[in-house]
Amino acid sequence: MPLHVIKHPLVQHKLGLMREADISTKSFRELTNELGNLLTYEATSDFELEPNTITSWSGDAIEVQKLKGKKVTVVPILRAGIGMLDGVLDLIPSAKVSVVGLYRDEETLEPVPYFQKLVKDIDQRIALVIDPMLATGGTMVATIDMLKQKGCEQIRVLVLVAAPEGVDKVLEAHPDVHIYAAALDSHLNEHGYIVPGLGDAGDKIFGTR
Ligand SMILES: O=P(O)(O)OC[C@H]1O[C@H](OP(=O)(O)OP(=O)(O)O)[C@H](O)[C@@H]1O
Ligand SMILES: O=c1cc[nH]c(=O)[nH]1
Ligand SMILES: [Mg+2]
Repeated sequence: MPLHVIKHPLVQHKLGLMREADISTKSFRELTNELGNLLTYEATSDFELEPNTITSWSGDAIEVQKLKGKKVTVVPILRAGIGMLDGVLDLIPSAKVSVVGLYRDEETLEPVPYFQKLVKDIDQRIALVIDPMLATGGTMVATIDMLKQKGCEQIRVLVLVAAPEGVDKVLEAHPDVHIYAAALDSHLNEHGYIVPGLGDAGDKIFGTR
């Protein structure tokens, strides 16, 4: 099943802290990054290794393991995805960053693209798409469409909270994509917000509430 809900106690604890109504911008921002980090750890757990011979401290040649093959591009979806970026790059510091900007129209809930700056060799890289919220799924499907149009073939999605509606929409349009989430919540309300959810993640990360 391409949906991975991460049950690790640290993930569940940190997400619980984020659900407090009166959380500060500072705490919400810190926790978003920390969860970005932990989700990256999980989403890369099947990355392939290859043996590498090095000279150790004693002068002996020893075999160690190193990551094999594909490189990574991290794809934050503006704005809220930026909140997870440092946490991801802490674990994969050599990753290139491909930024996309989409906002969700408040009336229609349709995604409106407004920015795209992808790395040139995206067809050679595994993309880790980051956004705290997967609600209707419109934004994520549009982002994956953009990446695939540029030849990107291996795409993983990292979100803090997913709604069932969004998961279904992404996996229907892109069944090859794996989704890593800290929580699969109950449903969307009449305004397209996830319940129980986190509220507007972008506003909470940037303090624009
Ligand atoms: O699954 P969907 O129904 O498409 O909704 C999810 C999108 O909505 C939010 O962004 P928003 O439009 O609030 O933009 P922002 O990040 O600039 O706040 C969120 O960060 C996702 O990108
Ligand atoms: O619950 C939601 C839905 C969309 N965007 C958010 O920031 N939160
Ligand atoms: Mg927002």
